[in-house]
Amino acid sequence: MLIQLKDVSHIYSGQNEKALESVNLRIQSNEFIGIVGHTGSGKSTLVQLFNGLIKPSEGKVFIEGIDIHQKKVSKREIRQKIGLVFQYPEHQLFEETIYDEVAFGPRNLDLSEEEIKKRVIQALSLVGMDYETYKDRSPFHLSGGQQRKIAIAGVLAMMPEVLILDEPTAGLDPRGREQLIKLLKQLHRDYKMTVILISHRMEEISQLSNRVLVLSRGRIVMDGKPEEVFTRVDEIRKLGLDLPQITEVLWELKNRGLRVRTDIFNVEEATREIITKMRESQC
Ligand SMILES: Nc1ncnc2c1ncn2[C@@H]1O[C@H](COP(=O)(O)OP(=O)(O)OP(=O)(O)O)[C@@H](O)[C@H]1O
Repeated sequence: MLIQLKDVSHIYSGQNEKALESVNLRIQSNEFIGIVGHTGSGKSTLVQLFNGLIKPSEGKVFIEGIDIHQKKVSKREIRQKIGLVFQYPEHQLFEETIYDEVAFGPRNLDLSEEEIKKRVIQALSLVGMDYETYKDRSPFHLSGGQQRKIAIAGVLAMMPEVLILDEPTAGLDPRGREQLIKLLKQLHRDYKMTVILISHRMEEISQLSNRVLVLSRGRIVMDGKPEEVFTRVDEIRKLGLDLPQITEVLWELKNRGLRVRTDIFNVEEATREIITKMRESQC
């Protein structure tokens, strides 16, 4: 599914400053896009434009070449194809049972109860929760991490082609984060979903994404592969953003004279690189 933004700017009513300014963007099927930027840089606004939740003040949003804000285009259909998991989605749970919670979206699609059940089973299994164990339980009697999984299952049950997640690992413990990251990799690799991830955690962004967008004051100021973006160390720091910790270590070693590559984001690969270069330097 091709998503395009052409000369898009957005200003919220009553605000003086634009939340987004002159954004041009093209997102192809099966990309894994990481979005980073300081607080208030426009990340959440940008992703809400992708599925038509916000209409831009200026410019146009196209899905598969069609301007989505024409009257005849169904927003419901777009939101089914482009699923959005908000920040702290567990705050929006409201049904009495986990089954009803996950089935809520598919029910709005007027599917048969048999198809809905199939989708609930599959969505729960994707987030690692057993259908029989959980279906009749209340979502409110689960841990925060489990509640978040239910909220994500609710979006997955719509079988979106594009999955957008706004800070999905915020507040999760390391195990919860790891499980979620594994799920995103699986959805991207095995289900060929386009995944768009907003995160402040540069480790997640650098290890998962094929492409990173850096926002600052409503503009896209960098757009490239992780190894292109995170090697622009001074600019990233100037924008008030962190670097992946591995990048920090590799740069520190480089500054101390060890001729290591600085475009590696995987711990094992970085360790091999450091050991090799240390051996070479001792020869
Ligand atoms: N509903 C709203 N009404 C008015 N202004 C808003 C609204 N939502 C966002 N803004 C403003 O638009 C700008 C961009 O906000 P946005 O939430 O898109 O940034 P963000 O990068 O997602 O921030 P954060 O990392 O804090 O979530 C900010 O100045 C913010 O105050």
